[in-house]
Amino acid sequence: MLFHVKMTVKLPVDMDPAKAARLKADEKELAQGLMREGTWRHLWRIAGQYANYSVFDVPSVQALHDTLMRLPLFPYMEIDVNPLCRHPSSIRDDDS
Ligand SMILES: O=C(O)CC1=CCC(=O)O1
Repeated sequence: MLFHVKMTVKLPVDMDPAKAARLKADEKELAQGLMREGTWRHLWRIAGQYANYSVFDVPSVQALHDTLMRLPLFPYMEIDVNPLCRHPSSIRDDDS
């Protein structure tokens, strides 16, 4: 199942910079692992925002929820989820 996910990062302005750097490094490591295994299909920065558009490929809604909750930045993000299905006019056959 594919999901479009918008993540908006809202770190507290008074967060210790070392803690923020650690969270971002941990987020990157987990995100890149999920990308390598195919769970995190796309990761795009939204220009001009500390936010991203992502596409996740997971077996269930519960799996998506569990994956998002594992993210180190989860407590500091607003997350919007939209389920995706094939568009009948799509010419691509690899978007299952
Ligand atoms: O910077 C972000 O948008 C949040 C994030 C997702 C994966 C990552 O490394 O940072």
